[in-house]
Amino acid sequence: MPIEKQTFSDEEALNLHQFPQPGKIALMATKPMATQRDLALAYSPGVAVPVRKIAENPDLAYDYTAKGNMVAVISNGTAILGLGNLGALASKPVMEGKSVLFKRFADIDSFDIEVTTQDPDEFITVVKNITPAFGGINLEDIKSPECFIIESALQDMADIPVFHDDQHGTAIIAAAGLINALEVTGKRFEDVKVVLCGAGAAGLSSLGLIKAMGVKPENTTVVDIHGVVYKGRTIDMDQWKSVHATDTPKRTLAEALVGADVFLGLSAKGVLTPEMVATMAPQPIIFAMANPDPEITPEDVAKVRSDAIVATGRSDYPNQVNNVLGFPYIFRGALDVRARRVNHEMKIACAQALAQLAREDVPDEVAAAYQGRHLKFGRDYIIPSPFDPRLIWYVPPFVAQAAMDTGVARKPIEDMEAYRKELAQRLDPSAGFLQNITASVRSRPSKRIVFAEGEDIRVIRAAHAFKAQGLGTPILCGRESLVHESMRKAGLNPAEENIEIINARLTDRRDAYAQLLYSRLQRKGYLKRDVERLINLDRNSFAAAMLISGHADGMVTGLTRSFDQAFEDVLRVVDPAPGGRVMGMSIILAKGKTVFIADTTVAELPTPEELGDIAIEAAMAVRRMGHTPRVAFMSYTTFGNPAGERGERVARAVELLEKRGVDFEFEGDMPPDVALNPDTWANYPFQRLTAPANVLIMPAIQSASIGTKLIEALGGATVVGPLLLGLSKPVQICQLSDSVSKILTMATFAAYDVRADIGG
Ligand SMILES: NC(=O)C1=CN([C@@H]2O[C@H](COP(=O)(O)OP(=O)(O)OC[C@H]3O[C@@H](n4cnc5c(N)ncnc54)[C@H](OP(=O)(O)O)[C@@H]3O)[C@@H](O)[C@H]2O)C=CC1
Ligand SMILES: CC(=O)C(=O)O
Ligand SMILES: [Mg+2]
Repeated sequence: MPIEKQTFSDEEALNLHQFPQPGKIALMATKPMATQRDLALAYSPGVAVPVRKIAENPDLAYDYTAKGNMVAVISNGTAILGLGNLGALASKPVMEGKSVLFKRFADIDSFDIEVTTQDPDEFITVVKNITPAFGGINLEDIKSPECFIIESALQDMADIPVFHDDQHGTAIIAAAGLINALEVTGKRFEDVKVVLCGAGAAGLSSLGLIKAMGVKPENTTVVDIHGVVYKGRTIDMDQWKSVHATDTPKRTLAEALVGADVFLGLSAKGVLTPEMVATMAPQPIIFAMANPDPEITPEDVAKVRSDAIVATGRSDYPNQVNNVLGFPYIFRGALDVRARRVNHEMKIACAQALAQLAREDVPDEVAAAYQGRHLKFGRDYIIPSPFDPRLIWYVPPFVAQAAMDTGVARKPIEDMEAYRKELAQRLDPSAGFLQNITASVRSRPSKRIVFAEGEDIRVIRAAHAFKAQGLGTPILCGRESLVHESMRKAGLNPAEENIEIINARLTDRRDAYAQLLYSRLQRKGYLKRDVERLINLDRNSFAAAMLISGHADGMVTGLTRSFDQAFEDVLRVVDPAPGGRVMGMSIILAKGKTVFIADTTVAELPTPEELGDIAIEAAMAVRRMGHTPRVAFMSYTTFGNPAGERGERVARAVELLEKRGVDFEFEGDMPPDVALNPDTWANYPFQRLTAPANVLIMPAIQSASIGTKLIEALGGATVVGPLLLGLSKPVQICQLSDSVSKILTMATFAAYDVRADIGG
């Protein structure tokens, strides 16, 4: 049942948080501050103009500042996930994470604010006084019962939404999941017996919402750390728990669960046992939502029940009931109508929208969000995946409409259809690029990828992740004892890894590989003993021999030897694809754009004819990756101006390509600013690109490599590759300093095989 088990070590989690710069967020300016005039307008004296306007009319802050799209994620760290009260500072990684999720899933800008007080009044004072800066306040990981007091006091004072995510975000998603779980099992809100475990922020709010949706109070039992919350109990009671106390002789979770239809877990790891699950009603619904570890794992439920619907808060099991599905879209809808608060109707609208989306057909183009699985509404799919790209345009309109209908919207949306379209365009399409490639590989995880440098720790980690993520079968080349030693250093247990290790000196395939190589190289100055030495001693030759013998489907190398050396080793063994152009292509993912650059690795100074070959090979790969290629031949000149030998070379490449009758758009000679910016095209009415170019063919390796590395070094863009294209078998060569995740990406591309559908 698991779709992607946890595949990282503690060290990897720390590395992600530490490198390349500490933390997960940074600020991006939306206005240039490049000239004296910019400074005068944006800062003193220009800034005085909006200051006066806002002083006269506070609503204008939405027009002249970032307020309207800015949410504060605020915590005091008293209930960090299910980890308990670890203090304000320790909560910062979670709060930064929530801020990133706001941006990633709903294009909402967000700051995290950690407040070091556990006194509700003091906390309220701090937050109350900073609300003017924001369009909404997301309170997070504040323990109950203080969170109830804090939220309601702040909402009374503020004229923007104050939303305690752990209460309402969770309640909304749990309700959405429950709507669908009931549908699948043919049960009804009015009839089901519900046991809530965890009488805290998330639990009590979730129970409140599902009661409002029809669950009968007498059919509910609340259990906290002391057992059942029954009428008359005196230990650790408060007004929020008392509301849900029931008249019952039951005192323990085990007693409460006998015959129950629904278990809502918002408490702590491992609280629910298989024995208890065994006593639940037929078709039990188990939402084990504690983070990071659920009350029970789906595997443990499966041991005792085959008729259960199980959801957890985690992304590595089906049915992730996690508030990440809610807060981005609730706030998106609320901000877009400048709502004064998030009310009950908006929450129900959000829950219903989510439930409804899960029942809709999952179109093929969305399947990537589901790791290529074609999901259908049912037991293992009661709630959309957080990566479902439809969420951004599907859910917020329901929230916004509910805000408008209930009179809390300051600025109603006039054209809902136009709003939906605007939402659909809001997200960075490049964010899904790598995910789509990964999903495609995972949907057919049959490829065996040989890692030539199997003794290297980074390689071992990447191979481990490749296997654990269900991307295919890794094979490590190396001496078993050294591979095992590196595995142990990487915190992995060799006995459990179950990864094939192949030692060139010991394998009985040695002679066959040597013979194969000899037949290729005997007329290129190699003696039999030379190729035997290559097979014995050179990992790249050995791994490449595996590849061409059909003992592997793809190869990854480059971590211990320079690119040129590794490339030479590989070329000795692997042929170019028939008609293929062996070259490097880098992929730049930046600010909503995906741009492919070639040739970044092989041809020093391509001839005009070769530039055409590079364009054809690149266009083919780009198409295979799901993009329509629009090729621009790069030059410092623009259509012959200024005249010069280098520019003419590029113009000649365009001329020659015209004669080859290719089926993609191309144009040149032009510099990148012209290729990427249609505003410049007015001066060149004859130019033929129909939209900004996405494939840039560089005139020489110098400009290709320098340009790509400059973009990477400046930051703000993700650079993938360079990918090696044009070989008859997929080989990817990493850079010496590549990180584990980069190696994993290269292995994924080796398995994806950019030429797969093209042949060769
Ligand atoms: N999946 C999701 O989207 C979300 C999941 N959660 C998870 O829900 C849990 C609670 O979070 P939250 O409500 O914010 O925190 P709170 O601190 O407000 O509530 C936690 C509650 O769980 C109770 N509890 C702890 N251990 C046990 C136990 N062994 N048996 C029964 N009850 C227990 C606590 O009791 P006491 O106070 O007496 O210790 C408290 O009432 C966390 O694990 C959190 O990660 C929260 C929000 C969203
Ligand atoms: C998901 C979340 O907000 C929590 O576990 O606290
Ligand atoms: Mg939380």
